[in-house]
Amino acid sequence: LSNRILELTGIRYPVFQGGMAWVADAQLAAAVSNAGGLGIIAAANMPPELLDRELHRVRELTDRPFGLNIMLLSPTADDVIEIAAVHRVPVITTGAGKPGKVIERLKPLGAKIIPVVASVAHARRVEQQGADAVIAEGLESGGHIGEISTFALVPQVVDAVSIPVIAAGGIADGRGVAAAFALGAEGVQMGTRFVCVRECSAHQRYKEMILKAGDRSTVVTGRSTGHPVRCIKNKFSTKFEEMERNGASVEEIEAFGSGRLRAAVVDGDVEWGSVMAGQCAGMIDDIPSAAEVIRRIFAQAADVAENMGVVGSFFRSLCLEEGM
Ligand SMILES: O=C(O)COc1ccc(-c2c[nH]c(CNC(=O)Nc3ncc(Sc4ccccn4)s3)n2)cc1
Repeated sequence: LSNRILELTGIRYPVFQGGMAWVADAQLAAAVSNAGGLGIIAAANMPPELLDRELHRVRELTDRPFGLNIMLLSPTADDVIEIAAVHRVPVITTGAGKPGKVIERLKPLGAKIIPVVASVAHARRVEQQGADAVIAEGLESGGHIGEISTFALVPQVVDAVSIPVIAAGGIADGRGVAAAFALGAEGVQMGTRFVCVRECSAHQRYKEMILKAGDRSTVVTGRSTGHPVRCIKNKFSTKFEEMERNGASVEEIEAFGSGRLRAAVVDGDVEWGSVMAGQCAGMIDDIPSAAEVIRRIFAQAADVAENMGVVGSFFRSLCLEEGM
């Protein structure tokens, strides 16, 4: 059995690993790709020579398909596009902006372009521009988010476009995978779940913040700057919220916020760094291998979907009772 996401990308399980800035390096991407998912390297603000090295490394570590995420807010985005062209990266995802120029430059080279969208309007526009699929990412997600929940966004995007939709935001186990497919998605993307895997090089204290998190452990800061970002509550986020309440300028806030994600991921400063994570952090209690995560979520998704057969009969019986 197959589906459009497997056909489009050549992967074995319809699961992408989120292209998380500072976290998604060649080692993590290769582990996910070798396990049958789509590993994705985050270009973020990486200097060109570093990105070039990561793209060489991933090809040494896996011969499976892999992706590159281009964060469109980054001033390096144009250089990243050129590096992606030289390396013939097979799958490109984009975030936090308008992917028109990415589609124009890389689609003719045979790359599959799959933008993250946060609304129906974004999804319609990128389909028109030639996107091969979209990742509909809900506000449950970690990092830079839109304003619509996954549960509400995915079915509306599915109804609005005819290219395949991948669901993202709040998915960390097989129930989320089965639910995403019930909403019409043909794949899922997970970020926070793939931070807590052995092959992820994020600092151990960052991973521990996710293991300790509960359902109410994240907050959204930065709405006042137009870049809402979800992260785990800590001294940094509390100070950030206080600055926004006191009407600090966008410049002051951006100066305060810059470099904080790196401080958390690379240096393990989980008090004053930005510990970006999704609302599913409360569901993550272990640090298995990437392969174990993928095996487990599709085994559970299979159980859930098969048990839904019973629920289907229940729904059917309700309709029959009323003679509907
Ligand atoms: O302007 C338009 O029409 C398109 O506007 C868009 C608006 C939002 C999005 C969007 C939402 N979520 C995503 C994909 N997810 C992400 O991009 N998540 C990110 N996490 C950390 C990032 S680095 C950063 C970025 C800004 C401020 C601070 N740090 S990027 N893209 C995509 C397009």
